[in-house]
Amino acid sequence: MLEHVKASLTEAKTALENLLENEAAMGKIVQAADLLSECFESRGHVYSCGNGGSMCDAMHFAEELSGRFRKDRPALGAIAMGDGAHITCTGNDFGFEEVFSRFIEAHGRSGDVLLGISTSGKSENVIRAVRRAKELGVKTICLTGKPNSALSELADVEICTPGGRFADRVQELHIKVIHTLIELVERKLFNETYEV
Ligand SMILES: O=C(CO)[C@@H](O)[C@H](O)[C@H](O)[C@H](O)COP(=O)(O)O
Ligand SMILES: [Zn+2]
Repeated sequence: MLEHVKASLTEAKTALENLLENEAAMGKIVQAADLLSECFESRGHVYSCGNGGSMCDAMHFAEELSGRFRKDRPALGAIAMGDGAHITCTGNDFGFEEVFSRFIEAHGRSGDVLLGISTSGKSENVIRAVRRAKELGVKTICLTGKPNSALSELADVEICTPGGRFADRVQELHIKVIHTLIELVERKLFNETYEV
């Protein structure tokens, strides 16, 4: 089994090395951090969503902004669409495809930002949320893992981090992107330098 551990970690390392060589993706991270910072500067809100592990990432992202990341600083208005009552009501009455689009319809205002996370880029509920956000004047950032997905065409800023055949490697890259985005927002809004 030890050889499988090593192979698995090596695969993860290669996926990260590929991202480090992907200048286009890194440029998109900077663009996305600018969008988020502008939104917070004007007291807007950021809404995040995804399915399964990507919902966990959406919640992780939001809590580090509304709660705490590396240091104490003012709370930032980030909300993950993880309300079980909303998801079950909307899923039951309107269909699972509508759970996130209806959330953004309820809360999203012009100047807000939606972060949609989907490793395949083809989850219908995330796609519909991005479409509804655009109708409302809400800017959209998408984290995906497959080039040229449905979300690639829709998002204002798409950060695509391919990680191979499976969703887990993509998610591991997504969480690194998420932490980098939050770091950039804190640098911009609070002049954090994180110098050691
Ligand atoms: O966490 C994992 C796999 O690592 C799973 O729960 C995964 O998130 C689910 O299969 C999702 O439904 C996949 O959706 P998506 O990333 O393709 O939008
Ligand atoms: Zn974290």
